[in-house]
Amino acid sequence: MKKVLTIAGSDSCGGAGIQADLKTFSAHLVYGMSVVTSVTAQNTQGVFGALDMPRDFIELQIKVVFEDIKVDAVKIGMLSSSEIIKTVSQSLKKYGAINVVLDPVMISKSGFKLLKYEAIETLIQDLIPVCTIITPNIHEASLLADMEIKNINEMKEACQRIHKLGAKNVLVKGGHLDDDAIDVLFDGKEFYYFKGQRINTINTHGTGCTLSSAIASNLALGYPVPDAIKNSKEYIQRAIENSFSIGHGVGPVDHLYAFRGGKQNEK
Ligand SMILES: Nc1ncnc2c1ncn2[C@@H]1O[C@H](COP(=O)(O)OP(=O)(O)OP(=O)(O)O)[C@@H](O)[C@H]1O
Ligand SMILES: Cc1ncc(COP(=O)(O)O)c(N)n1
Repeated sequence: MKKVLTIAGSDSCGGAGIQADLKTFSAHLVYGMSVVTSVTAQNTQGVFGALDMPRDFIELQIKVVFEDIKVDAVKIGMLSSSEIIKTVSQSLKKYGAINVVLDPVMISKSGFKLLKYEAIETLIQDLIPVCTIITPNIHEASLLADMEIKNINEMKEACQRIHKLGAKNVLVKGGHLDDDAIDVLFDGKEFYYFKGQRINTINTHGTGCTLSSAIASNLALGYPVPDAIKNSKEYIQRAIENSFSIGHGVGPVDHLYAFRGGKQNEK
């Protein structure tokens, strides 16, 4: 059994963060483990608070997992401060982590800041070089690449700029543009395009968390980066197709039916 670790924040309503990651791991039949960086009070209507774990306790969680268990892939989500980013990057270097997928979470769909603005420079300096792939959305990519992104050509340009920052593979996600949901990968040599039909739903809480965890699962299972993304894009497409309402706001994507391609009968 492959073993995959998420280092991310907890989402009390279960749609994003650690909870989405663990559900995605199970759907891919890999064993999921978690290091909690922050606990958020969150529902489908928004994020109402976030409490960071002390950095030495984040370090301890990573240490005890790596010292005991062979970790086949790591997904990184919410890291709210420079201190936490440094702690995670130093630990990953120390334990020689492989197949590291960085989802540079900055702002929740509901508009809550999950990363302090001044920590972006630390993310670039300390964490990007440790990762196998970074998966920014349009907003995150424009901050990292320092440019506006409105179309595929600008997504490609942003990929190249972020690659120059030291990222081995860059996947800029087009979920926030109009038309089809096209994601662009640059591996330093070639561009790859992953096209998904846009699904007209408000229930997209946790799409980015789910995609990055699916990529980590596929890397752990031995797929090369482009194939890992192709499989993950199919997974997120089915997960959004089967997304559903659970509260009064933005509902979660589905993990129970997405992997096997089935449809949910009862919502
Ligand atoms: N309405 C949609 N229909 C189809 N695919 C979508 C839709 N919205 C997002 N996606 C896809 O979902 C994946 C996640 O992309 P998105 O841009 O939503 O990431 P994100 O903003 O980081 O997510 P999150 O807000 O959860 O952090 C991408 O593959 C994107 O193309
Ligand atoms: C703990 C945590 N991590 C990540 C997200 C981003 O997900 P979304 O953009 O769908 O709100 C979130 N809301 N909460």
